Amino acid sequence: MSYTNAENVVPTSTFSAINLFYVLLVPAVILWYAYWRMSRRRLYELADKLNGPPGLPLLGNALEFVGGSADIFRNIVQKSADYDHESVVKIWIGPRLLVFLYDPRDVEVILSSHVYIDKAEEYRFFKPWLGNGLLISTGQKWRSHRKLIAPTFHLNVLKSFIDLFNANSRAVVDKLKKEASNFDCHDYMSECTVEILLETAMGVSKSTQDQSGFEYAMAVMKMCDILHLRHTKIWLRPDLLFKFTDYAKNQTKLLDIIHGLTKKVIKRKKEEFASGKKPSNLNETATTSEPSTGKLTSVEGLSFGQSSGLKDDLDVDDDVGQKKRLAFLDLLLESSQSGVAISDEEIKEQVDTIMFEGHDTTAAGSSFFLSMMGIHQDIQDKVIEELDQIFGDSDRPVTFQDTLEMKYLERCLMETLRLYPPVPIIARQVNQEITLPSNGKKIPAGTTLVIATYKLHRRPDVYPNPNKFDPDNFLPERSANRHYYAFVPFSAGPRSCVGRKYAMLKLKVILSTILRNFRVISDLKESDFKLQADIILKRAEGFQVRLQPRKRMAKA
Ligand code: HEM
Repeated sequence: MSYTNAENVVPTSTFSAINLFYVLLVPAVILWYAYWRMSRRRLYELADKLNGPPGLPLLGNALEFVGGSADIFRNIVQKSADYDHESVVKIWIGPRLLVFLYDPRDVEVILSSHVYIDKAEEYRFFKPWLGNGLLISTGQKWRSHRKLIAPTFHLNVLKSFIDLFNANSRAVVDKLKKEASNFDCHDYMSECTVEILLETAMGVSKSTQDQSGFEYAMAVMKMCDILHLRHTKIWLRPDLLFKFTDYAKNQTKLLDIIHGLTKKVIKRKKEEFASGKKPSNLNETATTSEPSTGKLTSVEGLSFGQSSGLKDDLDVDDDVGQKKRLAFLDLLLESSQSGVAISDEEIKEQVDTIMFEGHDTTAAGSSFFLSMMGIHQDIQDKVIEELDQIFGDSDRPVTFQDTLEMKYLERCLMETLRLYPPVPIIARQVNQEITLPSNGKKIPAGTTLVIATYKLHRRPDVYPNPNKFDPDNFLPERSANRHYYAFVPFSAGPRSCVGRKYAMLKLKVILSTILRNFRVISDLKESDFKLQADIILKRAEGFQVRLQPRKRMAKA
């Protein structure tokens, strides 16, 4: 007689149910995969016609992104050289098709469009940090918030910030005096740009600021590292896997610091409002250095960081007419109180966005500029000569008019942004097919389009000797013959950088103040740079320079 232990036996009915499940699962997965491939047939068909490095099945080119940030950047730049003759290059990261563009004609089609304004799927990694702020949002929300925010970065508002730009520039000069040997100037630039943003756009006076500015800047840098890892390491992309990693725990801590500062800023401002302190109308804010002109905003011959033929919503001549001009956070809070549809959460998202976009980009831009001055002493001589002509022996603050006269310094700044664009790529999600003017090839819907600013700015057919630092590339006669979209450090078109003029004006005040006080020296050459693109382009080894006090020492 056979004996069967009932506990060890799976009932036949259960067994066959499990079997049946697997028997059905396999064809279901095959069917789903076939359907998925079919639904992407057009994507594959068009992608096949584009050139790009060969990839592995399923993974595509994901393994190209191994190693640290600097290795990845070097690897990509080196490999992309094989495709310099192409204006369009594709890669696959798993199932995602990425197409890189670096022909100005194609760049124009994307950036000038009111249709291709959706940010790439990859920007979702920013969501826990920036929510649905201006950088990420799209559609009606983006349109209405852009319309609200852009006038707060209008030139007439910015002119009223000149005194604060000056005070903070002098403060950083004071701090720099203690640096006797090589040091990383990026730390100083980060802290200074955070403090300026707090005082200007956020209206938080220095006397009420604490040490959190520096802590905030460092937390932002570490957050960018994590976001970069999620962009480049395929296994960190799904939220489901990411949340079990140490990176996720670290991200939570960093966001506590970052959001801690922005919440504090909003709370303080709200308390001021509640206590009856009205936001100051910048029309009436008489600055010692610069009276507001009321109407004139565009300045002859000055492009504020973009090709002179380009225009965006920052270039309108009369922004708000005789109405009140308010700084960024004042305007958002007042708008929410006077019935404009912007919630407290939305205000927080916009503050987080401006704090990030407004400081890390300018910190990188100014640090690259100082590095360039340190390396190219002959060019620095010319900048100093121009500054001496403008200021003579005086240690007076910079006026708006002075910034207009800093023509050579501006060319050096533009050339720095050409070679080292702080935002080295701009990515858009394409929801409808596009035919590219450069070669007639079609980009399928569902593609992530990447405008590779770093490569675009180094095209040998546009810039003779493209890797050489040559400020004369921005002489009016040279710029005039260039395609407008061959230089887009601030992007361009409807989704251009809202802080473009703010950044250019602020940088001119900070950098001229530093060069009136110090000569910058670099022991490294450009070929020693280890570039890394953790969202923002940086030098992996730090921005090492030395300073020598200048004879003509402006009092700080
Ligand atoms: C050298 C300094 C700067 C550079 C190179 C720069 C560059 C850029 C670029 C390339 C974009 C487009 C990004 C994309 O489409 O993915 C952008 C967007 C943006 N930038 Fe800047 N930026 C700078 C400074 C600033 C400053 C100072 C602020 C604010 C105070 C700012 C605020 C913004 C915002 C809010 C956006 C999103 C605009 C929109 O989508 O409507 N940026 N910036």
